[in-house]
Parts: sequence; C-alpha cells; structure tokens
Amino acid sequence: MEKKKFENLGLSTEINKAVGDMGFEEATPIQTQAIPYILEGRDVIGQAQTGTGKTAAFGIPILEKIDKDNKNVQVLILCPTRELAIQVSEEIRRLAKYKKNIKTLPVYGGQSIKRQIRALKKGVQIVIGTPGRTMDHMRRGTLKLNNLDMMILDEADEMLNMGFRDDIETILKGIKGKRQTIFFSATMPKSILALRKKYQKNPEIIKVVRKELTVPNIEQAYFEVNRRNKLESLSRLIDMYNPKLALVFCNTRKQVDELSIQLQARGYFADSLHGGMKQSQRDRVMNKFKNGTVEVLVATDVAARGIDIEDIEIVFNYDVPQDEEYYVHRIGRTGRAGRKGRAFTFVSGKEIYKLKGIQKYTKTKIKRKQVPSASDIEEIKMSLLLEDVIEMLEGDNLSKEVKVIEGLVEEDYTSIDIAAALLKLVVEEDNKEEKDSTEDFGNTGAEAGMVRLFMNIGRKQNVTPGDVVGAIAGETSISGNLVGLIDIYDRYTFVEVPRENAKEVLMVMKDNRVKGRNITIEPANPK
Ligand SMILES: Nc1ncnc2c1ncn2[C@@H]1O[C@H](COP(=O)(O)OP(=O)(O)OP(=O)(O)O)[C@@H](O)[C@H]1O
Ligand SMILES: [Mg+2]
Repeated sequence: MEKKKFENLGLSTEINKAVGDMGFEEATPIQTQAIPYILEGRDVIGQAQTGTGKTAAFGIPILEKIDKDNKNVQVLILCPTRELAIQVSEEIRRLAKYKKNIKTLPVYGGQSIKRQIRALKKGVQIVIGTPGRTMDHMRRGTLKLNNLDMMILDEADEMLNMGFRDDIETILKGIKGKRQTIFFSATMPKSILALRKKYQKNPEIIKVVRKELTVPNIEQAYFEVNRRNKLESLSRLIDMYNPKLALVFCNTRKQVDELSIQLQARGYFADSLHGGMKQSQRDRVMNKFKNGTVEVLVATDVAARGIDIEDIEIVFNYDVPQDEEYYVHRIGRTGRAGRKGRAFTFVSGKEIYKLKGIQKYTKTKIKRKQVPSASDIEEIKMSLLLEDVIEMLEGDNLSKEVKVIEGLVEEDYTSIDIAAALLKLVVEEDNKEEKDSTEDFGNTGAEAGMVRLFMNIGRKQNVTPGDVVGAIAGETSISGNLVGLIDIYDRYTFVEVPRENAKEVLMVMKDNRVKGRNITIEPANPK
C-alpha cells in the first residue's frame, strides 16, 4: 500500500518536527491520501482500519490550516465518548508542539463546566467535544461557532447513528456559513454513506480498507464455552498468555461490575469502566490502566471506539457484541500501528450464529480454539520460558554463567541434566510465587502497603458505603485506619485497609461477626 515520507506531503517544518518527535517515520496510507484533500478544503470521508493513524490524518491538516492570529473557534471535532475526546485532544497537542499560539480544549460531560467556560473565554481555536456537552456550551452561548471553518466527526458512523443524530443535527444547524466537513471511521455502513448528501458537499471518499475490515496482524479466535465456565476460561487464557494489558468487553454495566469483582477476587489487577461511573472514577481507572496498575480492564462499549493504548495485547469479547461494527472496533483496541495482537471471543449456545454474521461482515475467518486445561497452561508457560531462554542465548553475554556451568560439567554432570534441573527450579519458583500471592488475602489490588478485601454484603439490605465502614470499624481496632470503600456494586464491595490490619478485618469478616446496622458481611467466594 502507498506510504510516503511526511516530508513529501508539503507540511510545515513545525509539523515535520513534531511528527519526528512522535516517532512516526512514514505517513500511513490514510494520512498520505487524506491530508492533501483536507488541505485543499475538500469535504472528506475517510475509512481505514483501526489503529492506522486517522487522528493525525485530520489532526495534521487542521493544524496547518488554523489561523493562529484568530482567537475564535475555527475547528470543532466531535467524538462519541469522553475518553476519546481527551485522547484526541492529547494527540493534537503533541502534533501542535512546535506550532505557537494554537490552543485546543476538550469539552465533555462530567468535568466542571465552569472550568471549561473559563478556558473557552481565553480563546481556543480547536474544540474537541462530546455532543452533549458541546450542545450545552452552544446553548449557553459559551461556545460560539460563527467563525467555524471545519467540523470533524471522528467515529462518524457512530456519531450519525440514531442515538447521536439529533444532537449532531442541532449542532450543524447552529453553524452558519461556509464549512468543511470531514468524517472518519474504520467502519462506514451504507446507511451512513447515504446521509452524506445531507451533511457534505461533493465529498472525496477515501477508503483504504483491504479485503477484510479488521487488522490482519490481530490473531482472531473464538472459544465455545458454557456460560458457567466463562470466568474460569477467561482466567486460564489470561494466565496462559500473560498479556501486559488485557481489555475485556461485556454487553452490560452490571456484567462489567460483576466480572471485574470476580477477577479481583481471583487476584487479578482488574477494574471496571462504563458509562454509569462518575467521570472522576472513569479518569482514575483509565490512568491506572495506562500506567499498568490495572492490568485487566473490564468495560462496556464505551471503550470500544478509538481508544489507543499501546500495551493492550489481548481483547476479549466476554459477550459477543450486539453489532457487527462493534466487533471491528472492540478488537481494534489491540494490534495498533503495526503491532501484533490477539482477539478472543467467547461464544455460548446460539451465539455461534452471531459469530457467523460477524465473519461475513468483516470478511475474516475467526478460528475455533479450545480453552487450555491446567496442564496445558503449565506446558505453555514452560514453552514461553524457553522462548525467553532462546532469546537470551542469542542476545546476551553469558560468559560468567558459562564458567559456573563448566565447573559443574567437570564434576561429571551433563549439561542437559543441569539445564533440566534449572528449568524445574524456575517453574517451581514461579508456581510458589503465585501461591504466595493468592494466600496473601487473595486480592491485593491496592497500592503498596494497602490490601483490598473483597466482601459480599448481601443483596437484601439497602446498604451505603458508610454503613459498611461503620460496621467494620465497630468490630475491629482500626477504625481510624480504615482507608476506603471502593463503592458498592450490587451486593459486592471492597475495603482498602493497611496490610497489617488486613488479617484482623478478614477474621471479623470470616467469623461473620459484623452485624452493625443490620448488615451481614462475609468474604465473598465467587465461583
Ligand atoms: N505515521 C505514523 N507512524 C507511526 N505511528 C503512527 C502514525 N500515525 C499515527 N500513529 C500512531 O498510531 C496509533 C493509532 O493511531 P490512531 O489512534 O489515530 O488510529 P485510528 O486510525 O484513529 O484508529 P481507530 O479506528 O481505532 O480510532 C497512535 O498511537 C498514533 O500515535
Ligand atoms: Mg481514531
């Protein structure tokens, strides 16, 4: 496919420098094709696979076109989720690093509107917003779009979906005069293309998808599992592949919360992300996921589109997605910018038909695989270990170690026996470590020195976090030290307590002694 050096796209030195800092060597095909048209002022529809740099494909030309002496809003970028608005605005800021006097601002719900209003007043040229909050600002008159030159719909098919369409139309109606309109997405269903006449003039349609809609360097597989075995299957696959980060999609908020609690109880560093959470909580979880404190993020489709986190090595569809497009976007959270990735889908009962539909739509084959047994996992761990050994044999200087082994060989041991003994030691050590960490109160998803205890507070009572804290404090000696309650999800909750007090709190929970304010607390024991 056509690739080009950025220097040959006729861009400013500021942009070329920024792009170099970001480590981009060549423009991707969508960038090569879309940038010249956008610079020309044409309306564009761009479709390219997930993770192929669509953000910079519109970000670069808008930065080149901004009039930096004009402090009014010249560009509006609309995104379907808050996390995506934040991310797109960060990417544009990186691209604008050497462009002086260009101000960008993300505006989204859940963040203080006053702060956004203050920032808008100071003069902003590029606004990146979610539809709801953008409309809110337009109504208040704090976002004026009479100088707008360009409007971009990132994830355009989602934005023009029924759910968002009224908002988008209201926004469009509020914009007067000339305007360049640009749509980008990895999926462009026909129903959306049919709408283009309504919103665009003579658009250039750029399509750089190949035969299949999904990215070829993502290994796609499905597992036929009984609903009851999903959790165990997920745990085994995570243990087997040991991904740096994994993203697990469920279809409902309730399922997200339940699963993330069950994973935490099994000792995984897991957490939830969905639209029912407070924005501050969503931000905290996203940051923890990006820095690796959370390794397994369980999410609804709020995380399906656009999110770009390098270390996501596996995407799981714990539930088969409702829409075929969503399959493409969900699995596209891995295998970005040419990296490899894996996408595993759990299928139970009749869902196999949905999977057939997905394969037809994406024009890809999803292979059937078996969930590994416990002994498979040991074997696979061993072979992964041997891969590391081979890598070391090829790359590292081992002369010091070689000398030690030579000493042993002189004592009449064969090098094969020595290697086997070392392998056994490493595997045993590895298993021991795992056991230690599960005995350590099972679930330590917390910061250093803190332990998270998982509990079942019972479904019947209407309990508040205060009730639980109060109840535990009343029965233990650590009232002052009880640090926090991480929310109540349905009938489950966590407390974070200092490590040295964990045993005491756990004992109280185990004995089921806490009956303060009519609450029964016990350590939960999910299957
Ligand atoms: N020319 C390039 N060379 C290398 N990396 C790039 C290039 N352009 C963009 N990237 C990086 O590739 C990653 C994916 O880019 P981006 O998020 O824009 O993908 P996308 O096409 O919008 O995907 P999605 O459909 O999932 O939204 C980002 O980390 C981005 O910084
Ligand atoms: Mg994108």
